[in-house]
Amino acid sequence: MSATTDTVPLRAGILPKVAGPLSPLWPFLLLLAIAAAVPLTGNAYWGLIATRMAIYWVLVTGLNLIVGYAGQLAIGYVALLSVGAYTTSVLAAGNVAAPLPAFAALGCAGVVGAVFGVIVGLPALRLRTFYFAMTTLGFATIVNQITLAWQDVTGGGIGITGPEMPAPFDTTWGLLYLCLGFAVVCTWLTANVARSRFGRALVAVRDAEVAAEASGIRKPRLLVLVFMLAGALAAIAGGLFATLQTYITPDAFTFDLSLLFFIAILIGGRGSILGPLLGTVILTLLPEIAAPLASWSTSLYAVLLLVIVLAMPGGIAAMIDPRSRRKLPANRVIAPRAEALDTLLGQRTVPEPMRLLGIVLAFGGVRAIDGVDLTVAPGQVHGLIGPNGSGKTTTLNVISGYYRPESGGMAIGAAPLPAGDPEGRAALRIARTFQTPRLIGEASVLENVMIGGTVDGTAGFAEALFSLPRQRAEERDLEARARLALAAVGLADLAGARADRLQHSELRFMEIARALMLRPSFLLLDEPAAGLSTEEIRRLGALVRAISRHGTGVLLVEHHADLIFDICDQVTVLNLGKVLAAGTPAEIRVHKEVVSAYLGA
Ligand SMILES: Nc1ncnc2c1ncn2[C@@H]1O[C@H](COP(=O)(O)OP(=O)(O)OP(=O)(O)O)[C@@H](O)[C@H]1O
Repeated sequence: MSATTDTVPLRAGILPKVAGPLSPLWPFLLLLAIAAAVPLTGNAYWGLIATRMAIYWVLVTGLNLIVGYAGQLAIGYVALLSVGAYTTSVLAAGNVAAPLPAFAALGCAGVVGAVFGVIVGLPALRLRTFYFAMTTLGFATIVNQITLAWQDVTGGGIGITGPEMPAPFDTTWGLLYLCLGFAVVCTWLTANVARSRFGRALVAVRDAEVAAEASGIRKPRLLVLVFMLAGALAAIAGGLFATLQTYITPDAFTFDLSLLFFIAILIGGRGSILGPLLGTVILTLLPEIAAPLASWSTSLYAVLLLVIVLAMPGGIAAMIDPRSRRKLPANRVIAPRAEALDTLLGQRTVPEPMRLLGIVLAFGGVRAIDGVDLTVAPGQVHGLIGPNGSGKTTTLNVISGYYRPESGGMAIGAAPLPAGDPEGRAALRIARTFQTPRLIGEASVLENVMIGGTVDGTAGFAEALFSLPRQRAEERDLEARARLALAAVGLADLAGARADRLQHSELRFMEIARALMLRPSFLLLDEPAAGLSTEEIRRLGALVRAISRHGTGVLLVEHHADLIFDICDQVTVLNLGKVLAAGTPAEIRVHKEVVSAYLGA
């Protein structure tokens, strides 16, 4: 089979652009203007607060990608602030080699932070939720103990002098502007990642891991890159923190501080840049405003967290997200436009048939599939039907690499289809939908669909970080293709809506649009008509036929017998994991055993 990577002519989307992570820009500019105007007050104390806020934000920008976007509970991030602060201070003080200039020491801290960021993050590849959170806390304790014990270098409990920045950054206001500069750059960098295919992939891994895998997203590589970036930014924040403090001891890196970073993102809201920024501002200002209650600050955080979780579960971001409030058109209908498929799927090399031979898979004592043979021909719709529990979804899961069969073989033409490796299926242009739609509720419909095209991205992480031309061009192409896919399935008008505001039937069509982004050679549909109205099922049938006419081989698992008999070229009937019958719809409709086991009289 040849992968269909031919480029197709794309036309620009007809709808307004969907908001990026920095839109609208004005709240960021307003906050920056306020912080930059602090020197006008002449109040050095407020200068200190504003500088601290900017430094915390530098750390939170990176951590936000981990916690807010990837959904990893990294609670002990103060450890990386500490690593950065000590690396910068030790190198600038010349405790291990000749003293380095402050900026060089800060650069080294960034590199050290990137390495430690990966070390802290690695457990996330195996551990989930609180188990991972515990490892980050453990790491924070280890770092704290090392800084205490390694007296020759770190000064132990007595501490070490922080680095001094060169002029003009050696004054209160100079340092403020330097930190604001870092904050702006970090905001820009992380927003670039967030709006790239890497950012969407992070959110997909968080909310719809199997759909992410089916789209070719490899979680380990993605997380390592992001942990590296977040580690570097946290360590740079640490270097700036040591400069601001002028003198650091292990006591400066408290658990409260770690909690502040984490809660800033939690109350800010997931998958947002502005929310966590506001969260950081609030949590930095809170102890100052409630100065008389300083000893209650931890309790204040806890109360605030409770209030926010109860009052606005989506955090500040959800509250200020206009997509949550904008009314969606009432009585909307899904009207697929098959002509959009001409541009989207284009002229492609027709793949060779996909064959399954003698596939066997048992779960414990249950033989879910027991010697299944199946051929999906390109340009045809192949129905896979059978009673509940007969092995239909398991067959799809074997084809899409989630399960490894115990015996039997799979091939596309003469090329064997390797068992396992669900992330590798996207590159082979095998796309699928799921029995229960897998969506990223907080992302727009357009972004959900764009995830389906992740595998076609060639621009690297660094190109995304700096928003280089190739990255921007790919994003434009991807967006144009996603709009075409949405037009093809009849959801063009909902591109900008949050996916969790869609109706069930719309989600089913959205999943098909996401699958179409692969320009699939084979499309596996798992009960796409479940929950659809009669008219929607009719439109779905026409859409599936149109897709197959463009050369795609469709494997359709369905319980709606009428749909199967209307649109399928071939039908295979499973019963208790075995093929009960296979043939044309006309043959199956009158097959005695099929009628008695499944169709009924
Ligand atoms: N992960 C699993 N662990 C254990 N048993 C499983 C697993 N997945 C499926 N099974 C079992 O394998 C058999 C086939 O299940 P499968 O979901 O493939 O059936 P199906 O034909 O898709 O059914 P339905 O129409 O209800 O979706 C069932 O007996 C089911 O209980």
